[in-house]
Amino acid sequence: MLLQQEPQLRELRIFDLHLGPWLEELKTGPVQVTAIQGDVTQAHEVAAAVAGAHVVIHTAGLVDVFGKTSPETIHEVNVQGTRNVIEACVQTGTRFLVYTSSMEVVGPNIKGQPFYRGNENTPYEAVHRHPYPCSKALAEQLVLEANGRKVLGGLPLVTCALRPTGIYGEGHQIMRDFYHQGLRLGGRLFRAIPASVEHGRVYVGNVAWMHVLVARELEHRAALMGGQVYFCYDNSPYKSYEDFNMEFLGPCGLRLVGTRPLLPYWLLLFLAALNVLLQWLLRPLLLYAPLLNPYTLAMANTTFTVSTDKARRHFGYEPLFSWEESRTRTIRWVQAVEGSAQ
Ligand SMILES: NC(=O)c1ccc[n+]([C@@H]2O[C@H](COP(=O)([O-])OP(=O)(O)OC[C@H]3O[C@@H](n4cnc5c(N)ncnc54)[C@H](O)[C@@H]3O)[C@@H](O)[C@H]2O)c1
Ligand SMILES: C[C@@H](CO)CCC[C@@H](C)[C@H]1CC[C@H]2[C@@H]3[C@H](O)C=C4C[C@@H](O)CC[C@]4(C)[C@H]3CC[C@]12C
Repeated sequence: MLLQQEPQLRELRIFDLHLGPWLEELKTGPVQVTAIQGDVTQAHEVAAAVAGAHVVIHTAGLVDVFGKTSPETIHEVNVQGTRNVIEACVQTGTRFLVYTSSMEVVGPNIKGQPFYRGNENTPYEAVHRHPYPCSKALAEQLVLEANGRKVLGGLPLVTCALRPTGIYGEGHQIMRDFYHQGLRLGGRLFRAIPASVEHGRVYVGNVAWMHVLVARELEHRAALMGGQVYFCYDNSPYKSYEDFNMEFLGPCGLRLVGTRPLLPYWLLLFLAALNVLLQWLLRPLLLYAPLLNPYTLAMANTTFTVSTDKARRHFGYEPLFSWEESRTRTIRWVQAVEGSAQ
């Protein structure tokens, strides 16, 4: 997105634990693309990568709500990693920092209270227990508190945080998992969540586009945007998690069975708890990390949608991809997954 949309771009540095072969394709244009294999938990590696950069977009993170990684590791990557990025900016004189936060910094909370088409100012009791949202909330706080700190050279750091809702689009691993599960079940998925529960979703291309706009505008609108949070949204329809996925999986041949959940909630909760027990029992032998656990069930079962225009008012954000385009691109990607699976 930066290479396509940012005419001022002179160099793009990509710092990641895992560098994929797709990065090579980015190196064929006029802009210098530097891929750096590194770990955000290692302060010296981060500082070396950041030195001389005008803007840092910090999106690296450990996304795990399935119990694959320990809470300590999630904290280390998401919180200490973010601290390292902030310190690297301060020490090397980089003034603009954009952080990829998450809607989960707000909710759904542990009480399962609905957040219905809320905005950045909607009151909501943000209480977390799960390591992932806890880590994102702490990291976001660090980023916002760092706004105004003096960087090398004496000028103030300008930071802001973007909070995407559930991201979908090309490369969406959970969508791929649902697709394969549906294929295994003879082209069917079974409704588990009431269709009335709305879940916020945003297309990956629009998430990237919003980051590029913020990176571009942060310098000129520092007083307005510095220390601010923005929900990351687009025109994707408000639907339940499962109905939304069917927008893509339906055209790829899957069917969602049931107009109402086929299992009662108490049974799903029981199965989710059983999965936690199995995960714990099997841990010495293998990693058992199914999609269903009490936390993911609560997330899928709690309305959380945003309706805001703060990003449009503050930096002129309009989604780059319409809903139709986002849908078509995602369907094409699922179809390609299907092709590669055969
Ligand atoms: N997926 C979503 O629905 C969603 C929603 C809101 C916010 N987010 C946030 O967006 C960001 C990207 O998430 P994603 O879903 O694309 O996840 P992802 O796992 O696809 O991407 C995370 C990237 O961070 C890198 N990374 C992980 N640990 C690292 C480390 N120690 N050092 C350097 N790089 C490391 C990974 O290699 C990966 O490339 C995360 O910060 C996440 O919290 C994701
Ligand atoms: C009970 C199952 C029946 O089909 C459905 C389980 C679905 C869950 C696996 C997903 C429901 C909501 C998702 C999360 C949400 O979209 C927002 C997120 C925030 C982001 O920062 C990281 C990803 C995620 C936690 C996302 C993960 C998968 C769900 C819990």
